[in-house]
Amino acid sequence: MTKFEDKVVEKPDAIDLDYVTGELKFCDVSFKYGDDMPLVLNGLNLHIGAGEIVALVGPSGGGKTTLVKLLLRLYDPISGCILIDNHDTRNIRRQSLSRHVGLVSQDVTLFSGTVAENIGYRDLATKIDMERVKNAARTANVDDFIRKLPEGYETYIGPRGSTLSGGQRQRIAIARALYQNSSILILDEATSALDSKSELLVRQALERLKKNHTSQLKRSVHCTIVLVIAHRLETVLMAKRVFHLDNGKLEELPRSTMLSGDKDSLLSSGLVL
Ligand SMILES: Nc1ncnc2c1ncn2[C@@H]1O[C@H](COP(=O)(O)OP(=O)(O)OP(=O)(O)O)[C@@H](O)[C@H]1O
Repeated sequence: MTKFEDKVVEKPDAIDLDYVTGELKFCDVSFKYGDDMPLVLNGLNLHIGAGEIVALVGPSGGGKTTLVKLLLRLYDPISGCILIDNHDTRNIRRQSLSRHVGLVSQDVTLFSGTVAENIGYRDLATKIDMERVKNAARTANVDDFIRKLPEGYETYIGPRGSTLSGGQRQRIAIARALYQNSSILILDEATSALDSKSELLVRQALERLKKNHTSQLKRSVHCTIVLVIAHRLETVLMAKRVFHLDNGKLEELPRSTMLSGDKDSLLSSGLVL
């Protein structure tokens, strides 16, 4: 889902957002891929507050990836708008948007370079802060793995991170998003089976983020929204709210569906594994 084509033009007066507290709103967003094509998103409304972890579930083709493409502004809605901290994404510079919205998926783009460079990517042209790299890696649950590599953080990873497993790439991508202080983290959970240990490590990384959020919320500082495209019940249960996207319509699942007694209904829906 990371190999997107680009369909929008940046406004000459688009702004840079220095600091984002982390609040995301989809306001009545509709979208279709072409004039003669059906609506993929139909009057969608979603408000995610700073520091929330929200899960998005839905059948294949339901529109989850499309929603993310619009958030990253690879396409614009045909009507409605998407706001980050009340700024319309159409008025934000693309570079700024990609700094504040971190996308983490199994096939996330890592480049041929050291692990430290991949995590500290934002400062590649200046000076990478190694303490910050290590802190980010610890939170993302990838520090132990990196330390065991032949040259630790200075180990070269092959083109597109091809020497790493999907779960390792995903955790490095989480560390990169943490390093660059992305206010919105989109985690596209693997549909293909990661081995259960890798899955657990990614989930633990999410748990750590959740703890960070709680302490950040208490201190009222910068918080990260995590929007997870979830395929596993355990991940869904970590989220504060769960939304079901099907046929262009978004519906919040009642809290009771997520309570342990009703886990079966989520499982039997076939939406999660
Ligand atoms: N580039 C495109 N051009 C035309 N139609 C598209 C394009 N990308 C997606 N679609 C269609 O839009 C609908 C929603 O697709 P989308 O990829 O957003 O679903 P999804 O919920 O992410 O599915 P999955 O869980 O399988 O990744 C589908 O009917 C799909 O065929």
